[in-house]
Amino acid sequence: MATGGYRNGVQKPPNLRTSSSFKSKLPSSNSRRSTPASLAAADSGCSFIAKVRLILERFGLLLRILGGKCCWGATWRKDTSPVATMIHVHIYCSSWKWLGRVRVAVRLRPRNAEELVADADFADCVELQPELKRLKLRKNNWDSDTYEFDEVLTEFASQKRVYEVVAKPVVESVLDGYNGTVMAYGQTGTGKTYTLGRLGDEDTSARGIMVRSMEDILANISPETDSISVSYLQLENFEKCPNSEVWFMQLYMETIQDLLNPANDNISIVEDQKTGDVSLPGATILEIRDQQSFVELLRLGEAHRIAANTKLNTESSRSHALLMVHVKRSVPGRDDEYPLETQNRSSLVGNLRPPMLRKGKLIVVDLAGSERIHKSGSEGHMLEEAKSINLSLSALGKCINALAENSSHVPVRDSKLTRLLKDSFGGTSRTSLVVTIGPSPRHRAETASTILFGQRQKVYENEIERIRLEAQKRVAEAERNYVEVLEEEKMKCQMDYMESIKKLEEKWTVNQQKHAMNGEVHIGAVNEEVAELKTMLQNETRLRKAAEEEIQKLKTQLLKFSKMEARSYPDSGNSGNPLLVWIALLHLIICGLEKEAMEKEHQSQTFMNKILSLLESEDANVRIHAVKVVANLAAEEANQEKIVEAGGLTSLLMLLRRYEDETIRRIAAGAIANLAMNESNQELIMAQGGICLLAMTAADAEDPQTLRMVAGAIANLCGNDKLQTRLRSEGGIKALLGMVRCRHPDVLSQVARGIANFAKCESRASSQGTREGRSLLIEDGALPWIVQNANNEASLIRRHVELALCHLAQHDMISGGALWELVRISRDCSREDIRALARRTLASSSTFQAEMRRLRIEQKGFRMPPAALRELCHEM
Ligand SMILES: Nc1ncnc2c1ncn2[C@@H]1O[C@H](COP(=O)(O)OP(=O)(O)OP(=O)(O)O)[C@@H](O)[C@H]1O
Repeated sequence: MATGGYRNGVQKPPNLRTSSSFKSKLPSSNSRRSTPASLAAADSGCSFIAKVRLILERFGLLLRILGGKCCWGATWRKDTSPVATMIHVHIYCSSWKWLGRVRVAVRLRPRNAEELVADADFADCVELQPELKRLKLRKNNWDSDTYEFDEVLTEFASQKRVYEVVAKPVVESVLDGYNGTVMAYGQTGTGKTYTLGRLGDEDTSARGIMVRSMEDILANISPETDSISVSYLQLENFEKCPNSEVWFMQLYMETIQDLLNPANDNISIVEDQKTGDVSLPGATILEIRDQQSFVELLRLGEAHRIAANTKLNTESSRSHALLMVHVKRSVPGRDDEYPLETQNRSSLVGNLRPPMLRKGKLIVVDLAGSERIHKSGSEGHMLEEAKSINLSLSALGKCINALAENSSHVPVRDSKLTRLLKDSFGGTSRTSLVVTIGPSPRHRAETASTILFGQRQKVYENEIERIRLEAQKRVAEAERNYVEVLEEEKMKCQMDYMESIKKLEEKWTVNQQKHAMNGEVHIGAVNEEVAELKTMLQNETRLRKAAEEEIQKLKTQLLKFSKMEARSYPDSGNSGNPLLVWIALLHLIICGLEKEAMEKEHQSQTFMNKILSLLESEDANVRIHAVKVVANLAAEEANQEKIVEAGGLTSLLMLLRRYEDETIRRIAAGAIANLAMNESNQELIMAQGGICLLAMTAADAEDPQTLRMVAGAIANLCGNDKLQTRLRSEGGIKALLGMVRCRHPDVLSQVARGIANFAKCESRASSQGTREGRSLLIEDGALPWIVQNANNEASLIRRHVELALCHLAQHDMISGGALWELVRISRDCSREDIRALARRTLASSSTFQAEMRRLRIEQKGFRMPPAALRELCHEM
């Protein structure tokens, strides 16, 4: 996320740097009402959008814009979607250490059998650094975004460890008489139930948080004096059709169902006004005596959950399951827990003090699948369903956010889920959230939207842009109509004016003729006549001015009248919408947006210039930070043009030339690699002598990560057809091949990619007839490495090399020595397109065909022994 700030190299979303900016982005239930205070807040520096939003709310205009397609109400509501809120929570929570009342961990599920096959050639979409409590979300070959969590649990984390870091502190506080909540949140199939609900019947090490919590609680209570009771509930959103004839009138209901007695599906929540305790009259509460009875109860609840969901034709991932454990313990109290008069007595008296009753409640929540909430962008029926399902998650997100901010007010009223959790959110209670994610690169988007705030921000910006364009179109239309009316009015005025002038002229001519006929040249009379005409003309001009002013006045009055009408019918939908109010508001919005965009553009240009100037700073630390920021910006395509325009590419190349620090050199090379993804930048890099600088760095750098970046940059340049000859003549291929001395797989993979890119261009040039003769790659000695690595065990390297080989062989650029590898690739390569390319290559070359006939190579089952392969390569 290029806009993100750095803290020790770790990104944080820009608007989450401080809690106040976070607050301003997260709409609380209060902020949606336009109180005088919030208006004042809007006036004192909130964004333009916030101001317009408040204006709209003030007018009560949650109405459709003109044609009714886009609705401001929906747009603003989007901001409060659970995605937004939950993501805010993740990132926000992740940017703080133990937040007192909330702790957030992320857990990665191992690849499942299907992913092991389907994603065999691809890396996971995330990379975890558990010791640094960091998670890297891959963006591309070069770059990733890094996030911090309170705990990062890899695919190898045992259930025991997960329990210890996520739930144990909460269970301990429950045993001390406090309330606590443990929740799991993530996409379906990422392991929420595995983390919370595994029973571990056959393998005790697989027991999940629920079973382990109960074990800990049972081990710490005394059966004679203490008690444990349990309820197991499901919070379901289901579709209800109150009137079967009116088929579209579905309602989505939030209901609480007893999983220990499923017939009981309308449980209400009661809150003790004095103590604030939440209770659920009617819910089954069972005493737990031992672990076995608890496991049986969980089994029963799970069976009922499955049955209930099957009956309603829903999936488990659509409901939230809540296990509530009430613990009552009788313990000797601490001194400060007794009335003052008994506190200072002797220890003998102290021993006679009655025991204290400690009541704690643990709630374990298996939340609905997070992909449900991502569907809130869908339309119609799905949108309604998603909105309803989202309600509780959205409300939950807001509450967790309030807890994370240590806010005195936690907005629990908004949903049943949060009302249920109310007394576990207050005061001293603790909350632990485990975010479960899957490794598959195919689900990167889902995973990203779970952990990546910028993604949502982008969607939000796109939405604003879409609405802006739509609004602009409609305003233009309305303006056209308005201009037509005005034009007519103006024409009428002009006609009247011309008419008057014409009349005056006629009168003048008649008078002239009259005087001429009379033969009397009476100067005095003529002068009088002229003066009269002048006055008449002046009067006409005044009248015209007055008429124009009148039109203007009428227009203003019409606007005022329309506004008043809008106030009188705030909820009247399309019928009560005066066009002019909309036009005025939309004008306001567009002007504001344009102004904001221009300001932003200006700010970003200033920022860019400033950052680039810091690359020259005398302070090495400043230089390092500046180059990090530039590299980070260069990762976003949208920024690349600005960087190059502002001279950033030249500065980065200068940093390579003026080598002084490995970190700077590594990061600068990474930034150049990112810029080198763009074709026009590739030419600039070459023009500014970039290949020589990269080759120089390739020759003397030792750090594999620096070499990876340099190899990546050259590999990108290798993919440009126009630069082939120059790249080779300036030592690009030799530099690439020289880097294989570092055996790091990341470096080798970039080298292989560069070779494949170059071979592809050569092959293309040959087939287009733009070049002839031996391959430049082979002339520079790439072949032995290619053949050696055609069967490299790292799939990414292998795939690139296989591709290179096929391209080179296609045009007989190498002799029959490639035959064995091509035969193998045509059979064994995991990618169908490369297999097909190899088959085509073999079939289309008469040399290969003849060689195959001579060696009697069958179509199937041939495998060249490595020794023979080396020998053959040597022969070539
Ligand atoms: N950490 C893990 N180690 C091994 N297997 C796992 C792990 N996490 C999940 N799995 C397996 O992945 C599959 C899906 O897990 P699970 O049912 O817990 O996902 P879920 O998020 O609860 O899905 P849903 O929302 O649909 O209920 C299961 O087969 C489970 O055994």
